[in-house]
Parts: sequence; structure tokens; C-alpha cells
Amino acid sequence: MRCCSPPRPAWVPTCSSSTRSRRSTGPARAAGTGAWDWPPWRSRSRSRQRGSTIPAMLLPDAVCPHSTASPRLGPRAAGDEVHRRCCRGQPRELLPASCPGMAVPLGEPERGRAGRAGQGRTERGSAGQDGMVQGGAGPWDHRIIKVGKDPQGHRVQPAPTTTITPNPEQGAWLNNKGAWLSGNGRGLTEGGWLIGGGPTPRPRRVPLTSRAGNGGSGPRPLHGADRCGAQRGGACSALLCPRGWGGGGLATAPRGSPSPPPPARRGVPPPGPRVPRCPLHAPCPPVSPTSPVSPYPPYPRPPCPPISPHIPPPPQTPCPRGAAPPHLTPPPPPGVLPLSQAWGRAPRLPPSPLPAQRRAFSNNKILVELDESAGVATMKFKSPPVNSLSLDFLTEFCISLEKLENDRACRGVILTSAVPKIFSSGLDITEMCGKSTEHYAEFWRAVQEMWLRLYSSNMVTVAAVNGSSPAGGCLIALTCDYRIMAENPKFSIGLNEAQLGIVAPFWFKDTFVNVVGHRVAESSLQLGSLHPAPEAHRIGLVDELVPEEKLKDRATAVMQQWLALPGKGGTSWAVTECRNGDLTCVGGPGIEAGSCVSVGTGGVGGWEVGKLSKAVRAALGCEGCAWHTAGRSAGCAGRLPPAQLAVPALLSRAGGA
Ligand SMILES: CCCCC/C=C\CCCC/C=C/C(=O)SCCNC(=O)CCNC(=O)[C@H](O)C(C)(C)COP(=O)(O)OP(=O)(O)OC[C@H]1O[C@@H](n2cnc3c(N)ncnc32)[C@H](O)[C@@H]1OP(=O)(O)O
Repeated sequence: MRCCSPPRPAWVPTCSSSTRSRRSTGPARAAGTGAWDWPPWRSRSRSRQRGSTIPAMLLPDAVCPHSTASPRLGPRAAGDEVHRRCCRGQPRELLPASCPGMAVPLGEPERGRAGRAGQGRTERGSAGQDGMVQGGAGPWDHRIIKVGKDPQGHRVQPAPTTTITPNPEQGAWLNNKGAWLSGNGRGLTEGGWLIGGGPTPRPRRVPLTSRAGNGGSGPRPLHGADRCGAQRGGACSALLCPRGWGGGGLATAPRGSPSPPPPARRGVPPPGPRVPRCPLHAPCPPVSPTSPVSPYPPYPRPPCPPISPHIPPPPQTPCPRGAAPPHLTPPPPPGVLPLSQAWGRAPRLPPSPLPAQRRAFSNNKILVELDESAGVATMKFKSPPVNSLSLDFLTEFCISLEKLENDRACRGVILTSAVPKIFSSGLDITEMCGKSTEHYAEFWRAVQEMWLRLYSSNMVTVAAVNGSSPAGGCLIALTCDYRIMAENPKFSIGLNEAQLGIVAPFWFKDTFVNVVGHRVAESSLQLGSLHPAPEAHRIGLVDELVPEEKLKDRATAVMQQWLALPGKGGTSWAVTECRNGDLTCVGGPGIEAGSCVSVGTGGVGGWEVGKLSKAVRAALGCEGCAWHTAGRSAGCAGRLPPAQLAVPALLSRAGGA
């Protein structure tokens, strides 16, 4: 509800959720379905311009699913749509008054709020908006528009807006996610990420009731004391709970940084001692197998991962995963302090010294296994007989994907099937007849949501197609970064809608064209062809064929290859130095000196590597670049020099990538 629903401040040019990072190729919206027809406001080429962004202002309001100016739905219905999305479809009437999705006006001062961390929709960042701090209703209410990735390349859960409330007594600021922010007078940092400048707030005593802690004791800060049903002993929907995945959640406070004790609210016991936060040490969230308020099917919450005997409980011993083996920490360039020194935070590292951590969660239709050591999850469709994409399936798909998206340990997903011989039979045909109009709308919305989430995922996505994959099943594979298919000629794949007497929606078509090219797509769509695996490979519909028994290994190998790349795979992030208005770049691991940076999802000061178009480079006046890079896996260490604060100006000059 807080996204960009009315009242929308004048400085928000359009909905923040329209800042997704793909280019639009099709019309803004499809006509005539009567439902939210999110247009494919971007398409992608095989070269996968993952980090490229277009500024929000280039997208018409109608494009944005949170738009309040829907000519189709009208303001009221559009408002409901906003609510639906922000509250994960929870009917408004069923939500407690404390639901963060209920109207909290943008101008409302934050009073003792904590915790929407991990709760909002996953919104992508965009150039020019990431990390911008805007003045709010009062001089100390600042709203951060978009949060994308921190300097380590980890996704930061993007609450659509974040309000920062200064706590001058403690010299720190609290945002509406309950995270402590440190301020340096020139800008703010959240989790070590520079989030913007903004006016220096005047001191004011602000009653605060809770805070996000680094795990440990205290009143479950990430749940938000007043916001989460589970916090009050009620039912916490897996959808609303920011810590839906066993003790994970989002740690926004810098690890190991000194943090002030929060002022206590009357009647609320003060939280316990602050301890370093570690996923392994995080306290279990309250388990609520089902939510009475959720319209979704029961969604069992996984148990917390067991605390390894190797890891003594906090706070006596620092988290072993928080410390950087010296050999993995690249030396900063002269004059640049690593973030860990500058802000008292240890860089995030791959947990290689520890035994591999595996987590799994499952719902009725999808089994998800996360190998934390590799940063790769496998989503296995398990909805027999044919993995048809029913509303339930689609819903669970989106939930699972979002959980992974919000999990910093996960950087890639392999999609495959647990049903023999079938990857997915496509949209569930029984959902498309004999149902109410509302059901059709909901179903179609879910189809689009699935596609958008997958397409716009920040994770590397690999489809391991181990069976037939017609229509919607094919779309899932097409939407991934890479497709590997079992080389069984009995397995076929394609958009066969024409054979059913229906037309593949234009965004199915666009996705198909992007992969196989125009002419092949044209004839294949007209004939409704289902291509046997060898033919699918020949026309480029799948990238490679492997024997079925090797599919998993090959998918894993491909994933590793992708994850090793700079950028989306997240291995390399650059912190640029800005001197005299010029960006200077020094090469880095896997990065050529002189190759440049993007104004993509990195946000202010965090520039993703290797995706800057020539035009943007020219606009930035970026000649001879010098940057400090650090592999994401080794944690990005680098301190932005003061001159870096000039970057927002450069961003606006660039107008996006
Ligand atoms: C609501 C608003 C919508 C707006 C509409 C706007 C535009 C419409 C276009 C939308 C784009 C459409 C995309 C789609 O995905 S449409 C679905 C296309 N899918 C297919 O054509 C697949 C058809 N199925 C098969 O080809 C085969 O079943 C198979 C997947 C190759 C598996 O074969 P096999 O192992 O021999 O299994 P069976 O054929 O015996 O099937 C087993 C049972 O599964 C049922 N089944 C199969 N596919 C579906 C499906 N897509 N949806 C629901 N149910 C399905 C099949 O009926 C069998 O059930 P039974 O045992 O009870 O008979």
C-alpha cells in the first residue's frame, strides 16, 4: 500500500515498480482481457542486458502495475490492485489493522515502527532512483526510493519506500524496516550501502519502540513489533512475514557495527543485548504452518536450520561466517579503506570454510532446495500428473521465487521437474473454462506475475528441461537465462497454442522471438509446433542437449559459469572513484581496465560492472576508469571517497542506462 498509491508525492515521477530493468518492446498493455495485462515493458536479447535499466520516467503510468492511473481499472480498482500486490493478495478486510500494507500515508511520521524487512514486493532498482533519499513530510522523514543491491552485490530487500528517522541521541538513524543506519553527515548508509545524501536532519527526540537487531535476543526485530501477527501471538502469514524462511530474513544493520540501544516504549520491554547477526544464529521465527488470513493454500514454514555444533551461539563468539579469510580480501587501492574498516563491518564471504549448508522448503507444488555454499537453489515442480500451471501452482511458484530472491545466500535458480517425462504441460486448462470472471482475472494475473518475476529476477535462472514442455511450460523455459534439455526425442517443447485454437499472448511471442528469432518464431507459432528435443536444439529454442542423467550436473556447471561472471551473477562489483566529475576505473577480477560500469541496479555509489553502454559512458564523461573491485563472493570492500557523492549528479546526467 505504501508503494506509490495515492497520495503520491510530486517527486515520484511514476511508480517505483516501473523501474524494472528491461526494455519495452511491445505495446504498453494488451487490450481486451479485462484484467491487469502487464505488458512486457521490456524484452531481452540473447546477450541479456541484465543490468540495463530505463528510468522510471520513461515508462508510462499505465505500464506500472502499481499505477494509480489505470484507464482500465479506474482509481479505486487500481488502488485495490496496489493493495493486493503489496499485501500479497491478502483481502483487505482480513488484514489486521496493523498490516503494513494498510494505508500508512507516505507523509506519516514513523513512530516506533519496525519491520517490513523482507516483506515488500521485490522491486528492481533503477538508475536515478536507487538509493535516492527524498524529503518526507518532516525534515527528518526521508524516503529512499528503491533499494537494490548493496556494495557486496547482495540484494537488499526493497521496501518500496523507506523512512529514516534520526535518533540523534544515539547518533544513528532508524529506518522503517527497523534497521539502524549510520550517518556521516553527507549521506546515509544502510547495511554499508550509501543510500543517498539528503538534508541533514535536525535533532528530534523520536519515540522508538523496536529496532531490527542482528538476531539474538530482543523482540524479534525483523518481524516488526506492531506489524506482524506472529509477533503478537497471532498468525503470521508466510507471505507477510519477512522471515518466512527459517531464520533468514534480512539483516540490514551492519554486521558487528556498534549500535545504540533503542529507547524503550512504555510497556514494551527493552530488547536484549545486540549480537552479531548470522543466518545460522538467527532466532527461529514463530512457525505458522497455515495462515487463517491467507487466501493461498497452506504453506508450511520450514524449521530453522539447526545450529551447527561448530558454531557456538552468540554473542560470545563472533560468527565464523562474518570474518574474512585474509587471502580472499582483495587489497583496497591506496587511500581507500575497506568498508569493514570504515564502517566496522566484516565483508560477506562465501561460507567455504564451513560444511555446505543446504536448506529446503516445500509446498504442495514445488520443492525448493538451496545449496548455500554454491548459492544455487533448485526448484522442482512436483504437481503430478503433468505439472500444469494452475493458480495454486503459479502462486506457489511466485512465493518460492520471491523467497529465493530475498535470500542473500541464493544467487541462482535451476528450474526442473520432479515429475517423470514432463517439465510442465503449460497453463492448466481447467483454470480457463467454467470459472467466474474474477477467477479468470486472478488466474491470468498469476500467469503474468509468474512471468514477470522470473523474467526480472536478479538471480541466474537455468531451465533443466527434463520432459515435455508445451505452451506455458515452454514459456517458463524461455524466460530463463539458459535452457538445457534432456536429449530424449520423445520430449517436445514449443508454443503450441495454435493447435488448441488459441493465440499465444504477445508477450509469450516476444519472449519466443527473443530466443529463436523472428522467422522461426513466426512459423512455429503459426503452426503451433511442438519441437522434439533435437529440433528444439537446432532452432535454438534450447541451448544444449544432454543425456537426462547428466542434466542436473550440466545445469549446475552452467550455473557456476554464469555465477562466475561479473554483474548479475554477482561476482564483481565496483566502487567507482569519482574525481573531477570523471569516473575512473581500474580493472578487477575478470574485468578489463577501461571496460566500464553501469548505472544499473547498483544504486548510488555501487556500480555494476560491465554493462555501461557507450552512450552512457559518453554522457558520464567517463574516460580512463579506475575502480576498486572486489568479487562479490569475497565481499565488496571499498569506501566511497567524498567525491563519490557527486555520482547522483552523474546519474541524472546519464538519465539511466
Ligand atoms: C483464464 C484467462 C485466460 C486468458 C486466455 C488468453 C489467452 C489464452 C492463451 C493462453 C496461453 C496458453 C498457454 C497454455 O499453456 S495452454 C495449455 C497448453 N498445454 C497443452 O496443450 C498440453 C496438453 N497436454 C499434453 O500434451 C500432454 O498431456 C502431456 C503434457 C504431453 C503429457 O502427456 P501424457 O503423459 O500422455 O499425459 P496425459 O495426456 O494422459 O495427461 C495426464 C492428465 O493430465 C491432464 N492434463 C494434461 N495437460 C493438461 C493441462 N495443460 N492442463 C490441465 N490438465 C492437463 C490430462 O487431461 C490428463 O488428465 P486425466 O488423467 O484426468 O485425463
